[in-house]
Amino acid sequence: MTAPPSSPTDVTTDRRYSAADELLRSYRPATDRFFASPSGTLLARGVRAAVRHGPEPLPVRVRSALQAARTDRTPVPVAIGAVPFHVTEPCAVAVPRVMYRAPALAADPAFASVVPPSSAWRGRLRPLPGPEGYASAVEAVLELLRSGELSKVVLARALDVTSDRDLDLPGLLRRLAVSDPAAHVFAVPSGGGRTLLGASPELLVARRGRTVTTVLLAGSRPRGADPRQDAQYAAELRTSDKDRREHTILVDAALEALHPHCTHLDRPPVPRLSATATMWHLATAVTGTLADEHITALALACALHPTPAVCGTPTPAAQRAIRELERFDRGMYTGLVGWEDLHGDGEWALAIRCAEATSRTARLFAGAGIVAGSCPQAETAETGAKFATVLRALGVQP
Ligand SMILES: C=C(O[C@H]1C=CC=C(C(=O)O)[C@@H]1O)C(=O)O
Repeated sequence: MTAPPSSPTDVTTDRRYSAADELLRSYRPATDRFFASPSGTLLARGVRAAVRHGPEPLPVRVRSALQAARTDRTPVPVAIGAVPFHVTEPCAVAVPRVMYRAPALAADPAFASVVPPSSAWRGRLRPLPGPEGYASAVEAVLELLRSGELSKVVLARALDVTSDRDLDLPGLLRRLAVSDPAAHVFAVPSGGGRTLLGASPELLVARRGRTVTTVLLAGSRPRGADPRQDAQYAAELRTSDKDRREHTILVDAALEALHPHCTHLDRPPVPRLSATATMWHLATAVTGTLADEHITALALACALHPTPAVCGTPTPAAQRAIRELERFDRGMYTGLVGWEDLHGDGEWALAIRCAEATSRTARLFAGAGIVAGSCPQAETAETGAKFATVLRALGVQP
């Protein structure tokens, strides 16, 4: 295994690197930040400027860190990391000391040729809450929806995994990437000795110059156990009125949030089906032309966040319902993970299909959008299927 060249005195924040798989192989937990998407692969090492916590808006604080890190050798530094669901809480974003870049993992012939087997896992699982507790929380959301105050709430649950042996985080990251090569695959230190790892199918914002893109996912089914069942689930999703309503709420909210920032917005008239290794989703990609060329990727992400893909509609009432009905702190889950540079270009994905891991523990998260007509048992099964993204990579048979 060849590690990318770096030394403790290295202060370069922009090195060209060609092999995406080599970046994945070089990932070291605790010191590194890894982010791979269909448009490229980043491996960041060390911290040159951390984004400070404070009263200023997050995009302003990230920009200050980027400006502080600018040097003659690195005229366009990049900040990379994760932002919690509550964006005013401390974030885990930093400008690294060294940044390696490569094209997309899927474009590297070496990628996926070496898949470390997950050794037989031994340990304990503790759901938070259990399936019955989650189903009754969904009932409580349905009751709130009947009051007419809300039209959608995304309700989540967690699953604590405790392993008898140390977790192999680089192996977990590789298995996530191999299972979902089209996803946004990430591993970033998220504070308190934890690492946030996952494979998110949902791009909240990509900004390149004046072009902004968001890929909106809402409405889901698990993948089937065989091709016939898989096709049946996909067909069910395509024709489900409840899922189409759940999806429309998200698209309408995103268009409303982007409208003031764009001279032009393009959206397909109907959602398409999009697949991950574990889930089918209804997906709509929206592209816009920015009116203000100075608005950054993160400022756009904050204008959209929290979308009805992770929170609900209307936002304040959905946030209240989440606070009252979920029994854990979301932390980074359903926040943002990604990068942005000093020009304001960047990619921020939703931190979903993820876990926060320590040496022997991982807290997995999964949520589902609840609208009128949702069935508590089906939403419980959907969140169970969403856990499988990380569970399979951990080698846990649920
Ligand atoms: C909140 C999650 O998924 C969101 C993203 C896509 C589809 C979703 C749904 O159909 O409910 C969720 O809104 C999660 O995976 O934890």
